[in-house]
Amino acid sequence: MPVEEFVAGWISGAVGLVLGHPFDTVKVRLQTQTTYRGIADCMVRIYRHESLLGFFKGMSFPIASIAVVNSVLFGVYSNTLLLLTATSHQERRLQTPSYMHIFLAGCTGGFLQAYCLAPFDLIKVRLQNQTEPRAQLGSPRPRYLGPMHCAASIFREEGPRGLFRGAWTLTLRDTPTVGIYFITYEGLCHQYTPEGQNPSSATVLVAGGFAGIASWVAATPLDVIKSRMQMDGLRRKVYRGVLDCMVSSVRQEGLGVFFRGLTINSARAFPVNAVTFLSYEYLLRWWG
Ligand SMILES: CN(C)C(=N)NCCC[C@H](N)C(=O)O
Repeated sequence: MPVEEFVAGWISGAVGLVLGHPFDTVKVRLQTQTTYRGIADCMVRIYRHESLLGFFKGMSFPIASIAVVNSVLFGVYSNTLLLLTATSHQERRLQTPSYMHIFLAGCTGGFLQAYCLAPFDLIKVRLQNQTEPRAQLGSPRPRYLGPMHCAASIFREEGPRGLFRGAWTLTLRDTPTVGIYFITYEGLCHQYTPEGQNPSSATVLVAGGFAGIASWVAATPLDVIKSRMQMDGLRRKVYRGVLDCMVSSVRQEGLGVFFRGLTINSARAFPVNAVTFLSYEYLLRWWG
């Protein structure tokens, strides 16, 4: 089993993650809190009350977990394609796999990464939603003091299953949309690259960026529900399940609720996935 794809997936994911985390914090706040009037209001209030550091809340765990999550995503994708088409990453440039095979391999990668991602994503979302400024003498103490404290508190207060709160919605979100992610990427690269050649850096950047936007546009409705399910149970349990969360969110806020955070999600998705795919392709070419 080629391991290069796993390592390339890890490094490229970390580059994208640091770049996109501030956007991600704004998105999570907009999806789960109703006090902000829009992207600009949310950014200004985070900056005023929590300083620049407020945008980076909850980043340490995703950085630590990206090694597992992104290497599973890219490693499983590439190795599933190898299984389905008997071609390596390099050979696939000469012999493009069918879109059905790319979609199936993407869905497999998305499904498996969702389970690795679930507890880390939950802790990230809980920390991003803490609006308290950094601990100062006399200021209110946030509920969670850091990622380890957050994990231990969830385990103690909500049981071991609590760490997988929202995992089912995350799987529903990621399985088809990661299929869309890879189809868009491979499709655009194929379209704009002469037969048998490697895509240019510009092509990889644009194809990666649009793959991010297309997949996140499709993922946003379930992303909102996932974030709400993850915040549920913090004080008291509000939703009886995924369907109940969807129905009560629509009843209270209208259909527009499914598009909360869409603009910021798309603005984040382009640069994050452009650099993710660029570093992924370059690392694989470098390792030959
Ligand atoms: C729509 N979804 C769930 C995806 N396209 N997932 C693939 C990885 C995305 C990248 N790490 C990012 O954070 O944008």
